[in-house]
Amino acid sequence: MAGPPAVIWEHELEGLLRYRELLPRLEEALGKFSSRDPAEVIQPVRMTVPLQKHHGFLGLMPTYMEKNRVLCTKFVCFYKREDGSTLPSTQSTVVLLDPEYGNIKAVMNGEVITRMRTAAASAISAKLLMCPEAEVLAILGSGVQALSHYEVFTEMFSFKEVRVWSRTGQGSERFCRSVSGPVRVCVSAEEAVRGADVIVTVTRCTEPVLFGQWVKPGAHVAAVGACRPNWRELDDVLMKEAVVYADSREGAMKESGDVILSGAEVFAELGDVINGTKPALREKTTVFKSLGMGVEDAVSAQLVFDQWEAKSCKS
Ligand SMILES: NC(=O)c1ccc[n+]([C@@H]2O[C@H](COP(=O)([O-])OP(=O)(O)OC[C@H]3O[C@@H](n4cnc5c(N)ncnc54)[C@H](O)[C@@H]3O)[C@@H](O)[C@H]2O)c1
Ligand SMILES: O=C(O)[C@@H]1CCCCN1
Repeated sequence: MAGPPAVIWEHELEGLLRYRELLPRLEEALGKFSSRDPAEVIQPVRMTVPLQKHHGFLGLMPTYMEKNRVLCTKFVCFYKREDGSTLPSTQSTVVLLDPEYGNIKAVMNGEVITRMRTAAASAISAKLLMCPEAEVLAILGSGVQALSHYEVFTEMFSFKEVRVWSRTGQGSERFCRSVSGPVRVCVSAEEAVRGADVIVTVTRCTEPVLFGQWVKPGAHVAAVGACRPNWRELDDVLMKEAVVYADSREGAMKESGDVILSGAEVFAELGDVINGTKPALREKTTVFKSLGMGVEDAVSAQLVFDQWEAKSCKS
């Protein structure tokens, strides 16, 4: 009979998950996902249950990696919050199971995993798709994901300038106080993105906030928000002019308003580029449409659990 699961919560998780170990595991997992080999990854598109009264959704994100012996699911609630609301826009829990017996090995707070694996996936997209001499990074939005994207992008790349734009002045101020490096606050989204080589959109908006006419040809956009079929962050011009990559083709076709409503074609998954089956068109304007995948949570949770077990054995 298995014992009770390990409960690994926010503070402890922060010490166990580091980008330098997460990034290679995530890159490998994205490649495995795109190989569509069921012995590598089985991961259906997220199932969502509307929480109509609360303007939110519950997403269920199960994943099985037979060869890696990882069985995992994330429960994530996400909400369309009013600006000024102090409530979090996502809350999640990750459950790691033993695939042989079916018992739960660990229950983890999903906030750290979600913010780090999402930013890391965007950073992998930039590594593969931005122009090699990229100098300027622009971040639209100033919340949880804006901070984790700032953290990993400045750790991985050497930008000469990082710009941030937020709809509220308070948001930009909070962002500047929280980051450890330099950042230029812009008063409009247009000012932030004009001439930028890499643009990250991490907003809760449901209408376009980034317009193709502002985007420098050859720029790379990591589009992280707008995860419902009728929500937008990017306009039709950008979606049609850019070469569109996604984490999951099926996910993008089912969940991304930017893809569905613009009629843009998904050229490739990031994993296809990692596997060498589709090219990285760095010289073109590229969009990485991120929706978030269970396999990203699964490898992150396994990494946390490995570190947690190693630490528990030592003490
Ligand atoms: N792709 C993924 O894997 C993934 C993972 C987690 C979160 N997300 C999404 O990323 C987005 C950001 O998440 P977060 O946790 O940073 O949220 P957050 O609530 O911490 O921050 C959201 C930011 O968006 C801004 N904002 C809200 N409404 C806006 C509008 N109409 N126009 C412009 N800006 C607006 C807010 O001022 C804030 O700066 C959300 O859409 C979330 O659903 C995606
Ligand atoms: O993959 C995720 O965790 C997120 C949660 C919020 C909505 C978009 N996808």
